[in-house]
Amino acid sequence: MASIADYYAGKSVLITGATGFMGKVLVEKLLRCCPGVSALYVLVRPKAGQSMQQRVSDMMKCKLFDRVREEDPDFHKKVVPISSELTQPGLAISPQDESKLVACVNIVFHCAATIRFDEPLKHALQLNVIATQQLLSLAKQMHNLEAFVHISTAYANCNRRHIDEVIYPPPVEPKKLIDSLEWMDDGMVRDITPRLIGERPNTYTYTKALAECVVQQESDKLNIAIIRPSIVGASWQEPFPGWIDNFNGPSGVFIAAGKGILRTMRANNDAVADLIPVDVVINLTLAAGWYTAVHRPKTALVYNCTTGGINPFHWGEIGECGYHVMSTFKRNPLEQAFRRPNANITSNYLINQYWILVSHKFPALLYDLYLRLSGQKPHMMRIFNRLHKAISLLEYFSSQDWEWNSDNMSMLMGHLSPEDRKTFNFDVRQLNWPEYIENYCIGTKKYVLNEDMSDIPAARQHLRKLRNIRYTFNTLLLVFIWRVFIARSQMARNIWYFVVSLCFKFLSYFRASSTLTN
Ligand SMILES: CCCCCCCCCCCCCCCCCCCC(=O)SCCNC(=O)CCNC(=O)[C@H](O)C(C)(C)COP(=O)(O)OP(=O)(O)OC[C@H]1O[C@@H](n2cnc3c(N)ncnc32)[C@H](O)[C@@H]1OP(=O)(O)O
Ligand SMILES: NC(=O)C1=CN([C@@H]2O[C@H](COP(=O)(O)OP(=O)(O)OC[C@H]3O[C@@H](n4cnc5c(N)ncnc54)[C@H](OP(=O)(O)O)[C@@H]3O)[C@@H](O)[C@H]2O)C=CC1
Repeated sequence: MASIADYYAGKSVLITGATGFMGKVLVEKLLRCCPGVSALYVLVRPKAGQSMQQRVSDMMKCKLFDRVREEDPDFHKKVVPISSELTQPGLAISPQDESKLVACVNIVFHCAATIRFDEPLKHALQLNVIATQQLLSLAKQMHNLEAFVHISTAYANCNRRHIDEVIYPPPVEPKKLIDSLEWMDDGMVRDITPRLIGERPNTYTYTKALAECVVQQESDKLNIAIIRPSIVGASWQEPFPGWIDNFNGPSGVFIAAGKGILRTMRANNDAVADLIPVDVVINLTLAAGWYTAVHRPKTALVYNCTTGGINPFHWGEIGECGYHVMSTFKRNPLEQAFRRPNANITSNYLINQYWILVSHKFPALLYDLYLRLSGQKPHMMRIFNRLHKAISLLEYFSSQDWEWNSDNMSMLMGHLSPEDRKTFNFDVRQLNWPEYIENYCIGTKKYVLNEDMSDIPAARQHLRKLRNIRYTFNTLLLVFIWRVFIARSQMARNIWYFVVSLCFKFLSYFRASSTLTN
C-alpha cells in the first residue's frame, strides 16, 4: 500500500482558507513532507489593498516556511493562487480557473470559515454553510476527485455532553433556514438569532453544525471525511515547537496574562481543557485525506480530533500550570508588560467578579488617570473592556466538560505504516503538557508578537521596575491608610504603638541572643 507521501505524489490539491492559521500549516506540511505533490491550488481573496498573489507570496515568506524553504528553495512554484471570494455566487471563481480546477483537482481540503464568535448569523451562514454547499457543487463536477476533506469543529455539537463520531441531525434543515433568512433584514435576523441557535453559545458552532449536514447530503456522491478539532493551539513539534500566529482561543488569554493585563479568569478546574496542537490536526487531516481516497469508506467518516479521552489535561492543571505559564513569562517576559504576570483561575463567579474589580478595573482606572494627568490619551479601560468581552465569549468553553469519542483517530493510526506514523504523527499520548504549554507561551512571544528573544534582559528590567512601582504604591497606600484612618483614632494609634513596640522588643531580643551565641 502507498505511503501517505507516495499517495500525494503527482496529485493536485485544492485548499480553501490557505491564508488562515490551519491552512498555512497544511500548505507547509504538504510541501515539506509530500515533495512529490504536483500542485496546490489555493482559493484566496484580495484583502486590505493586497492582491491575492501578493498575499500568497507574503505568506510563503513567513517564518513558518523557513524549513521547507531550506529544503527546496523553489517550493513556492507549486502553489497556484486562484482568486475566489467564498461569499459570492459561484465562489467568484473565473470560468477559466473553474475549468482548470474541474479538470485536474484530486483532493479538496475545505478549511475556510469565519471562526468569530460574534459573527452575525447571515454572514456566518453565508460563509460556513452556503460556501460549503457551493464548494461541494464544484467538487461534484471534478473529473478526478478522490477525496473531499471538510474541517469542522468538535464544538459543532456542544449542546450535547457526549459526542460520537457521527453527524447529528441538524438543528434546522439548512435549506429552509437559507430561504428564510434571504428575505429578512439584518435587524430581524439579529432578533431571532438567540431563538435559532438555542443551546449553542454562538453563530459559529451553530453554522458549523449546519455545514456538517450539508456535507453529509453529498456523501453518496463524494468520498468525504470530516475532521473535528477541539481547541487548536500552537504547534507541538512541527515545523517549530510553539508556532502560532493569532490571538484566538487560549493564545490571546496567554498573551494577556503574560502582559500582566489578565489577572483572573473563570474556568472549571475539573473540566477537560481539550487543547490540540495545530500540527497534530494537520497530520491527521492529511492522513484522513489519504485514507478516504485509498480505502473509500462507504459512508463519510467523522474524526473527532481531541485529546481529552486519550491524554486528558484539565483547566485546573492550567491553573497549576498557570504558575508554570507565569514562571515562563517571568523568565521570558513579554515587552512593555502592564504589570508583572500573575493570573489565576477560579470557578466561582463572585470571586472572579471581585478580582475583576480589584485587579482589572481599579488599576486600569488609575493608569488612565495617570495618562490624563500627564496629558496623554487614556486607553487602558478600553483595552480591559475588550478583554472582558473576549473572555466572556470564551468562558462557555472553559467552564464545561465534554466527552468525545475518538475511535476513528485510533483506527486511522492503526492503518499507518511505522514510517508514516512518525512523519504524520498524531499520537497525542506522547504529548507532555507542561513542556507543550511552555513552548506555546514562548511561541506567542516569538511568532504572534514578533518579539526578539535578545531583548529579554530589557524586558526583565522592565518587570523589576514594575515590582518597584508596586512596592512604592503599596507603601504609599499604607501611609495613606495610616494618615486617614489610624492617625485620627486614639485606640488605633495605641494598637499601632503596641504592634511596633512588640516588633522592636522581638528585634532587640533577637540581636541580643545572636550576640551571646557569637
Ligand atoms: C495562566 C493562567 C491564565 C489563564 C489560562 C486559562 C486559559 C483559558 C483559555 C480558555 C480558552 C477557551 C477557548 C475556547 C475556544 C473554543 C474554540 C472552539 C473551537 C473553534 O472551533 S474556533 C476557534 C476559536 N475562535 C476564536 O477563538 C475566535 C474568538 N474571537 C472572536 O470571536 C473575536 O476576536 C472577539 C473575541 C469577539 C473580539 O472581536 P473584536 O473586538 O472585534 O476584535 P478583533 O477580533 O477584530 O481583533 C481586533 C484586533 O485585536 C487583536 N486581538 C484580538 N484578540 C486579542 C487579544 N486577546 N489580545 C490582543 N489583541 C487581540 C486582533 O488580532 C486584531 O488585531 P488587528 O491588528 O488584526 O486589527
Ligand atoms: N482555530 C481553531 O481553534 C479551530 C478551527 N477550526 C476550524 O478550522 C478551520 C480553519 O480555522 P482557522 O485556520 O483557525 O481560521 P482562520 O480564521 O485563521 O482562517 C480562515 C480562513 O478562511 C478564509 N476566508 C474567510 N472568509 C473568506 C471569504 N469570504 N472568501 C475566501 N476566504 C475566506 C480566510 O481568508 P482571509 O485570509 O482572506 O481572511 C482564512 O484563510 C475552520 O473551518 C474552523 O472552523 C476548528 C476547531 C478549532
